[in-house]
Amino acid sequence: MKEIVSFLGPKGTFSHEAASILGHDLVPFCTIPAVMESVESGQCAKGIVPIENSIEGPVGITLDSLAHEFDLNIIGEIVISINQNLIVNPGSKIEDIEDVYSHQQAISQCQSFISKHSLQPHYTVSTASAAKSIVGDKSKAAIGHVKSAELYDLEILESNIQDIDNNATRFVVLSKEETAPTGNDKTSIIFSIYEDHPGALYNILGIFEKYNINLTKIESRPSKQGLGKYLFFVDFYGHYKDDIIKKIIMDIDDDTYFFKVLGSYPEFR
Ligand SMILES: O=C(O)C(=O)C[C@]1(C(=O)O)C=C[C@@H](O)C=C1
Repeated sequence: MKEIVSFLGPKGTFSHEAASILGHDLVPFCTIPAVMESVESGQCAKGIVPIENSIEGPVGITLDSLAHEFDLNIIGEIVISINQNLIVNPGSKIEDIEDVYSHQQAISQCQSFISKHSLQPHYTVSTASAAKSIVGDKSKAAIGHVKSAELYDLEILESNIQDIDNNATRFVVLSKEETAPTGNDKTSIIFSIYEDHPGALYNILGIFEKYNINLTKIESRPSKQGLGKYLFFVDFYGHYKDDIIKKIIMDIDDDTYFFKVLGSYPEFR
């Protein structure tokens, strides 16, 4: 039986492209937390959400929801290259466009193009919902996937409008299931330190050095407990069922105030 996978919709988002790689039955949801909720409630077996972009950095709502709202495992990652397009109604020219609509991440990836053409940016919940929202208005454009232009009978006025050509977004696959080690895994964790004192973060990072484990990402987010209080999101090589990673996890757990393993999953290649 085919599993149902949820993604940030409507059809034609970059999340839709990433979810298509999994090859299951796909169902769109209108926000990232709604995708997570669909997995937590058991409505969908898996959900796919964007987590970081090479130009704009972290997708805050994904990190915050994983830390504070949902108890889900990351069981996979997918990286796709992102080509942003200026999408318009048929016949519309650049001189006609006053307003541009898209997801906050896409707007941020295309800052130079937007200011060069003096466009007024507006945020939408996804790139494809932006495309849908401009249908019939020649003074409006959207930024998004070539697929969303096709789906909503719109045209591409300009391709590759992101600030830097080499643009990629990393997505994670969420589930309530756990994974078995494959020998090619990464693990994602979140922690916060007890007190702000010299060397507090250095001591935690020293645990990875002690066991010779390579980090692939470190990121901080506000813990929402007040200014200057942070959560750290760390990715590193290994699976939480590997003996060495079990030791690292025990050491970090002893030294931190809040600690959560988000999951272990095969590295995307
Ligand atoms: O709006 C979409 O198309 C999405 O899938 C979301 C999203 C994101 O949040 O990063 C995905 C990839 C791109 O970086 C831009 C937007």
